[in-house]
Amino acid sequence: MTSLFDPIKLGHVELSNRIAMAPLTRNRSPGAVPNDLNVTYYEQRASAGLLISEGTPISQQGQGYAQVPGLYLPESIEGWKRVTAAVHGAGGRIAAQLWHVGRISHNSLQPNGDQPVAPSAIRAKSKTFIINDDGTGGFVDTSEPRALALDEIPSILEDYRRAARAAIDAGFDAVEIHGANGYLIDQFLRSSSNSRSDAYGGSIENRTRFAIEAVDTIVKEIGAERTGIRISPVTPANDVSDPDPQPLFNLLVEKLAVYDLAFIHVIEGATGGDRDNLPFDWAAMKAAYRAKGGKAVWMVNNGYDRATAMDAVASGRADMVSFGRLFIANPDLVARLKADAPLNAPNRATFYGGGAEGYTDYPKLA
Ligand SMILES: C=C(C(=O)O)c1ccccc1
Repeated sequence: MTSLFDPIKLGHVELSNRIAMAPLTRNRSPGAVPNDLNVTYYEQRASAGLLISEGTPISQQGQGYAQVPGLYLPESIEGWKRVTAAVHGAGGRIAAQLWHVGRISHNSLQPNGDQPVAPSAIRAKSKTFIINDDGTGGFVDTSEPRALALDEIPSILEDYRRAARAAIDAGFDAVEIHGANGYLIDQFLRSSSNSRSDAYGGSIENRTRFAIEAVDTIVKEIGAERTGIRISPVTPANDVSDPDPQPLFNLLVEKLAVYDLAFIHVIEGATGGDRDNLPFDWAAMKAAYRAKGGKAVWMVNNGYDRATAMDAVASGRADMVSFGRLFIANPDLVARLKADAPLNAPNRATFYGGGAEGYTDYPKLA
């Protein structure tokens, strides 16, 4: 029977176990440039089978939170080179999460103080994290977005292509396309945020178009074996919803199946929250993917603990499990899970912004 601690091949790389660190926004990269503290943070957690970086904007337009690292400035790429070198030096593997926030942004973070862009001019009832003039961080309401014109979409796809190439040049083993949690790709997918009447709106065929074009663009640039995608069929994060998510996401994964992707990363339920009161047939979606020939590693996320993660892999329901909050507080989570050792509790007060406290100062097992 397959164990959570067994190796697994993900695309072109061999992972030492089936535990991934989920992407975690930490707001500790001023100027969008990864720094020494970030290097230490990722290196400390390199025993994960796969580290997935925090959301990394593909452009300034795609940035929605203060002090997140990007993949669109030369100095950011140099900073990521130090992160990936340290992770590889510690025997780890790391993927970059390519992120365009769409409407989950604030004018103060946008080029020339512009409006954030989105499939439609529908404001999210959500908040984002900015740095105030006095240097303090805080959450503010997201700004009113403008609808993308059809002729703007190729330039965003070009930003995805460029960022994917930059990630591989920076030493990442793979990229994860952020298609979850109510950001740009998810905004196109869900009907609550997409009221377009052109080829990118209306039918589920049309609403999956942008996601597939992003995947296609990136696969053509860096190869399917280095490409994964994260999806969150029923999360209400950032004010997205859809009245009928099952056919929408079954179709999406069926369309993804033609690409020989490295992994599909699925947030089951509400991100970081309720798993059980949002009806969705997870097995049916996976079966729809496999039935169309999809062979990617199936990675699941959201509230897993040692027992449920081991069961998910042993039962064959999943190939890998990703952990977020547990990796924040336990840099050596793999060793702790293997030994069934006690786990440090994460301190929510230091999740976003700040320095070493609550970031690189959690203790490893003695
Ligand atoms: C990238 C994020 C996501 O995927 O939800 C994120 C951003 C800010 C805070 C928490 C999470």
